[in-house]
Amino acid sequence: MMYCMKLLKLPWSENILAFQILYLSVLKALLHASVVCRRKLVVEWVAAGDLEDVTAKEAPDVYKNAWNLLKGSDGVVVPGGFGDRGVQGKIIAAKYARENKVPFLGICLGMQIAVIEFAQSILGLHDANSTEFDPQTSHPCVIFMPEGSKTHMGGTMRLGSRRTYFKVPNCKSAKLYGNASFVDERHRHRYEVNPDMVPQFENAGLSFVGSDETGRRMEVIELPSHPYFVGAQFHPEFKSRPGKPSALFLGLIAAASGQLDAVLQNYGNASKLLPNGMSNGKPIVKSYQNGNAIKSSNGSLNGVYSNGNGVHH
Ligand SMILES: NC(=O)CC[C@H](N)C(=O)O
Repeated sequence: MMYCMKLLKLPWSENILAFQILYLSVLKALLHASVVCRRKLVVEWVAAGDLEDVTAKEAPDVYKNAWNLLKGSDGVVVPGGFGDRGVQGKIIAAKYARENKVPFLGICLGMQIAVIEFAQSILGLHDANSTEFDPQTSHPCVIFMPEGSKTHMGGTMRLGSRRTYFKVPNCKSAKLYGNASFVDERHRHRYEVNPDMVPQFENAGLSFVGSDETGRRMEVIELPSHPYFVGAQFHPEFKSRPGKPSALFLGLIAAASGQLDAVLQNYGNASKLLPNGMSNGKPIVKSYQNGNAIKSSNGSLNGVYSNGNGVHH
C-alpha cells in the first residue's frame, strides 16, 4: 500500500485561515474537556443568523431547526469572530442561555456579545452595542481600545499572550484555573468592554472577575447567579491539550454534565475525582458559530468526526 499525496495552494486569505484554526481549536478544547469529564461530545454548528426573526419569515424550517438545536442543548459556546454577520443571533443565543440557566461560554467576541446582551436586557439600554457594529450607538458598551504598543506586531490588533489578574478570588474561573491569582492567555482582538460602564454592570449583577494589570481591560466575566455563565476576552482554547483541558472549557463541560461543584471543590483537578467508565452517550454541548461547518475531504478533523452539519465524537 502507498499513499499518493498532492499539496495544493490554499485559496484562503490569512484571515480565513486564522478563522479555521480558531474554530478547530474550539472543537478540540471541547473534546479535551469532554474526555476528562467522561462524556461523549456532540457539537451542532448553528449559523447564528438562523435564530433571527428575519429567518423565521424567509426560511421558517431553518429557523425552527436552529431553535430546536438551541433548546435541546446542554451548553452553548459563542466563539470569537469579526464583523457584524450573525451578531443579532448570537445576542439571542446568549440571552437564551442566560435566562434559561444553560451553561454558556463566550470567547472574545462571544464575551462582548454577552455584555451587549446584558446591557440591552438588564440595564435596559436598548441600543447598547459595540462600536464595531454600530459606531453611532449612544451606549457603547464595547469600544475600540488600541494598545498603542509599537513592539507588538499586527497593527491595532491586541495579539498574543497577556496576563489576566483575578480580582475576585472566589470566582468560578479562578478556581478552575487551580485557584490562580493570574493566568497568561492568548489574545486576538481590537475591541474591549468599555471600562467606564463596568460599575453600572457590576451594580446590576454582572461580575468582572479578571482584568489586565491596569484594571482597565476586562478579561473575564461571570454571572454569579447563573450555574455557569462565563466570558473571556482571551482565547482559552489555544492552550487546551489532550489530558490537560482548558480551565474554562472544563468548567463549561462540567456544568453541562452536572459535575461543576465537584470540579470546583477540587480546584479544577477533574481527572482525580471523576468516576472511571464509559460515557452514557448523552450529547452534552452544542456550539454556535457564524458560518458553515468546517469541512474536510474525508469528514475527519483529527479525532473529531464531522457528519454533515454536526461534529460528533
Ligand atoms: N477574536 C475575536 O473574537 C475578535 C472580537 C472583536 N471582533 C474584536 O476585534 O475585538
